[in-house]
Amino acid sequence: MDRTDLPPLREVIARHGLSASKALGQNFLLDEQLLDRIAAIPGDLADAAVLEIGPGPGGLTRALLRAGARVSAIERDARCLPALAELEAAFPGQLRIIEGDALAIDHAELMSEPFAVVANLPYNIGTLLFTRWLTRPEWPPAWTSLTLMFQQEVARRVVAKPGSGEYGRLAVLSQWRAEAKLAMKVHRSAFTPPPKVMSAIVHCLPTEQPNDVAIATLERVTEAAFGQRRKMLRQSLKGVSGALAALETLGIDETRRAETLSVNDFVSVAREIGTI
Ligand SMILES: C[S@@+](CC[C@H](N)C(=O)[O-])C[C@H]1O[C@@H](n2cnc3c(N)ncnc32)[C@H](O)[C@@H]1O
Repeated sequence: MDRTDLPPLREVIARHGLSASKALGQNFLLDEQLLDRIAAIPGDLADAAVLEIGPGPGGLTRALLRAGARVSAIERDARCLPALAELEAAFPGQLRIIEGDALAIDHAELMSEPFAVVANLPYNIGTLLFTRWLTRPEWPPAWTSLTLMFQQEVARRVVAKPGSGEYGRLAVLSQWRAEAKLAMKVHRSAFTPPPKVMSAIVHCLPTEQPNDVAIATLERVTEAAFGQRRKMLRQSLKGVSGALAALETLGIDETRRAETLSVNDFVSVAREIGTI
């Protein structure tokens, strides 16, 4: 079998007995045209290093390989490995399969060069991995872009602007560290089996920035501010050491509420507080 006569994904799933496991967050994409459109979101991938999390039966993996990427794919479900090995044979030298838990693997260590992340992530670990990629201590990070499938509601929270009910910690973190945009909505019916909710793909490019903000402080400030989002900052931030003094120094009115502050305001407050 070579790249020109790959069997349909439905056939691969049936032949390898890959019934979707709910526990592993398995909802597969089988429409190859859709998969090619997803693989095009990060831009030209010819000869680019790509990290894929959760390749499953390899639908998105195929599309990435067709786009010319050199793919390292981490999959936890051993049942998927024979199907992925077929792809490895069809695209010699382009695919490296790593069996394991993506949460337990240091991605920067795994990849020996800058890499794009492209993944139809399991929903239960998506936000966790995303947050980890955004809070890498070294910056710019080893990843050059993130192209990630989320539940639509989570994707909206990533790109939310101040003043909206969806604006919160995830928006501040994402938009501080990345240019984040909603790249594509994906209807639930595109998945097998269809999940209960709609999905959307977020594309992020890392922003250039000085490494002068303590991430733990920013997390603490946003957690406190949005934890009591209806309260004034003087109330919600009173338990965060140095926060009220920082508001005063920066001329931010302490009677404002969290959702009226810009991403830059939050970053300035964290920078002013320093390490706590
Ligand atoms: C939503 S499915 C997507 C499958 C495939 N990429 C597609 O688009 O059809 C998520 C995949 O992630 C795998 N997975 C779940 N948890 C994982 C983990 N902790 N590390 C690596 N892979 C994981 C699942 O086994 C499954 O194959």
